[in-house]
Parts: sequence; C-alpha cells; structure tokens
Amino acid sequence: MITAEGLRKRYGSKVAVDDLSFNVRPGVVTGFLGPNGAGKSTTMRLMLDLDNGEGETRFDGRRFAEIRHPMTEIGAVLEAKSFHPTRTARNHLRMLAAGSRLPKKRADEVLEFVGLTEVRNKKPKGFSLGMAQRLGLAQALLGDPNTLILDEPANGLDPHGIHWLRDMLKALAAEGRCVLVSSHLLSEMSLMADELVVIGRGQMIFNGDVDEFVKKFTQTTVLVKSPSATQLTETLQQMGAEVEPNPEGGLLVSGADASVIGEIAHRDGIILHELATQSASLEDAFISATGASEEYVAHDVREEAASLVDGQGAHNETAGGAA
Ligand SMILES: Nc1ncnc2c1ncn2[C@@H]1O[C@H](COP(=O)(O)OP(=O)(O)OP(=O)(O)O)[C@@H](O)[C@H]1O
Repeated sequence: MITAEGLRKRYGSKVAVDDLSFNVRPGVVTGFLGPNGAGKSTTMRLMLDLDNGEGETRFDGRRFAEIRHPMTEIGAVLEAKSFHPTRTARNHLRMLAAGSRLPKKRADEVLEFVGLTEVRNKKPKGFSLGMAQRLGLAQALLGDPNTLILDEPANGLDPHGIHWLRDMLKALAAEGRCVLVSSHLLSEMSLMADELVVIGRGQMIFNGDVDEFVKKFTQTTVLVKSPSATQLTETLQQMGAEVEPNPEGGLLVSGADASVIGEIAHRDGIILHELATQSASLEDAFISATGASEEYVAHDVREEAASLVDGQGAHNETAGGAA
C-alpha cells in the first residue's frame, strides 16, 4: 500500500502540489489523472524523494529513504530517455543490476519481457520514444518490485505497444503489486485502471473507484425516440425530468431512468421506437471534474474554424491562462 500524506511543493509563489493525501492499493491499477500542469509529475517526484517539499509518502509503512535496495521494492519511470549515453541497453541494465546485487541474467530477462532483445546491444540514444519507454519499463522491473510508479508510460507507444502495456500492468497488479500510472489517454485509462487519483491545480479532486468517479461527475441520460415526442416531453417535464433534443435525433432525458420512461410511455399509450441508457465515459467525467481547474485553456476550435470560414481570421489569444 502506498500512503501519501500532506504532499506540498512550491515553485516561488506558485503552489504546484497543494496538501495532497491519497492511497494506492495493491492488487489494482491506479490511474493518476489531471490536466496539463496539474502537478502529477511533481507529486511523483515528491513521493520518491526526488524533490524537496512537504509531506511524506510511505511504501508499506516505510519512506523511500529507509528502503535499502529501492530497485527491488519500487520501480519508477518518470522520464523516458534518461539513460547512460554510451552504454548499450543491455550493459545499462547489467550495471544497474550489479548496483542492486541482482544477477546479470535479470537484464536479459527484462529485455525479453519488454520486447527489446533484438536491440539489446544498441545504444539507447538511437531509440525511438516507444523503445525508450520499453527500456524504462525494463529498468523499473529489473528488481521485480512490489510497487510501480510510471509517469506517462504509454507516451510514444504504438497501438500494439499500448495494448501490451495495459495487459502487462493489469497482470502485475493482479499479482498483488501497487501500480500508479499517469496518462492523458483516457480511453486507455478506462480500460486499464480500477481506481483513480484525480488532481487539478495541485489539489485533490477524487481518490477512489473509477465507476464512482464517472457516477459522481456525470449525469446518466436516456435516449428516447418516439413519434409522440411532444406529448412525452411534456409528461416527463411535469414529473421534473430534463428533456433536450438529441442532435442525432430523438430526445435526451436526464432525471428519469429508462424503466420509469418506459412505464410512463406504456401508461399513456405512447409508442417508443428506441429507449437506451447512455453511459457516460471517463473522458466525460474528467472534463466535468477538472474543467474548472484547467491551467492552460485553449480557445474553442469550432469557433476558430467558423471565424476562419467567415474570413475573420484566427486570433492567437489564450483564453483563461495560468492562475
Ligand atoms: N522546475 C520547475 N520550476 C518551476 N515550476 C515548475 C517546475 N516543475 C513544474 N513546475 C510547475 O508546477 C506545476 C505542476 O507541474 P507538473 O509537471 O508536475 O504537472 P503535470 O500534471 O505533470 O503536467 P503535464 O500533464 O503537462 O505533464 C506546473 O504549473 C509547472 O509549470
């Protein structure tokens, strides 16, 4: 179990991480989410004592500095491509293995595991971002640690690589490890993570189950198609439901679930052509939960496109801006 308590970091007058406390449970993948500049990387560095700040993080009760051979307990990848410039991938890992009193053969085992056996005698400076990510993971896995902390490990991986990463992290978590992984790929995160830590502007927004997060920050809607849409709308509105036209046809109803709508339609003799609950996505929940805490806000692309078509030209202002 990882327990982080009261993590806080300032850069001058800017508070990058603001009194963050959270838990990362073993046996599940925990996603670490937040808009750009929310403080994810800084938090990960604080957890691993790589940055000075306040608060403390315990890994099964111990601080990072108290762990004698960290590589055998905590595997972390915070930056892709941070490797020795002149050593081959294999020698880089062998050197790290020796430093942690691990057998040399571990280097070949993890290279095989991440699919880099063919390039093991090449220098990582020529690696693509995806290959560097794989080598970073190999390094993190070298000591077969119980905890993995990975900052954007999917960055640079191709679709096969992302699929492989997801299966691998789920399998490692299923063996009882703690896995904390940040990513901006929300569809991927919804397939990979069971629990979430969501932050915005350095502050905690949510720590818990993915389904709870989606439920808390989105409203379930029901798509209804009926030839008697006007009559149905009036009845649903009278009972307090919100009804809006769906841009692709039919009605979107919130505040009444599909069974209630079906019963009302049956009672009033209204024909229904479609009745479907629309489940919200992790992306919907993320946008709703973090919208107010976005640090860098771009202007609306649709407005931009419209103004270009109107011949008004683009404007380069950044709406919102930094706090
Ligand atoms: N070395 C630094 N000096 C000054 N400010 C910093 C430094 N590192 C980070 N920051 C600031 O701290 C805040 C948090 O940055 P951090 O990189 O932790 O966010 P992040 O959530 O990892 O962002 P992203 O998703 O864009 O990688 C940002 O506003 C950033 O500008």
